[in-house]
Amino acid sequence: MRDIATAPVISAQNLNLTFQTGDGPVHALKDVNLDIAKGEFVSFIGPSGCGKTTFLRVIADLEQPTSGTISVNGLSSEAARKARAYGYVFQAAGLYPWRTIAGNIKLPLEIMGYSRADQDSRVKKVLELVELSGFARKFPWQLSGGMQQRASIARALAFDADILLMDEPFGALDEIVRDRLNEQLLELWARTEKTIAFVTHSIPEAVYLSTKIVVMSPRPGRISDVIDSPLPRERPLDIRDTPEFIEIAHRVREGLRAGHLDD
Ligand SMILES: Nc1ncnc2c1ncn2[C@@H]1O[C@H](COP(=O)(O)OP(=O)(O)OP(=O)(O)O)[C@@H](O)[C@H]1O
Repeated sequence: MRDIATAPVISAQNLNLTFQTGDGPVHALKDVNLDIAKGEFVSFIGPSGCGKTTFLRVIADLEQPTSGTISVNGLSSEAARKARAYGYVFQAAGLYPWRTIAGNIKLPLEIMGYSRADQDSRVKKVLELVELSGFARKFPWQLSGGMQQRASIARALAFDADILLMDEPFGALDEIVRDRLNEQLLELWARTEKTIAFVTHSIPEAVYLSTKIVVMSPRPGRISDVIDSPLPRERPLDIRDTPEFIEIAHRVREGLRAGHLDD
């Protein structure tokens, strides 16, 4: 038995997932072994179709592995889902246009049967966390794309799960907005001590955000490199100009290239 304090929050052992399609089997994940410790910020990077989203969906019990095991907070993925162990942030903010920002954040809480008072205090708290306090009564279309994405992060934080699963949440935003959201996400991570699994296509984003970078390669989707970042947890944006940062980015790029050569 592993000690609870040091046991990984997410653990994948020999995970395989093959989709049966009309065109034959698709090996979305092959022999994936990965431990994520409490409080880590782990980015998954790799070309389209290498299984990044599939891996997050396995963690979230939205896909079932063909073989191997996944545990989340020491539980099966099904038990972890039922225990609301994580919040999930998608690429598109996915806010309902006819609900206010507060109404969108409340929706899952309403469905789960939280009291009105609890809903209100949770909405207030998470809007503060994502710096949208003044926008509770606005509708999504009254907010910029970056603000909408922050609202969707607030919604994922509302039931106070320890784990945040984020699938390319900033992919559709321009660079400046993305930089600002990256900084805010790191601040939020430092304040809340969440464990974050984050999918991205951007090398600088992965290196800037992560304590661990998981490089994946396609056909079949597998892990080709795992890089434990030596960068300090406190990271101003200009850390991206340092030799340490550039060196890690270089290693990620090499890993991505090696994956392509296997094609
Ligand atoms: N439900 C499904 N049925 C059949 N094939 C699927 C299904 N979901 C994903 N796939 C296939 O599995 C592979 C991995 O897909 P996945 O979406 O996990 O990749 P990804 O790395 O997240 O890609 P992207 O960066 O484009 O989002 C792809 O070849 C995809 O077409």
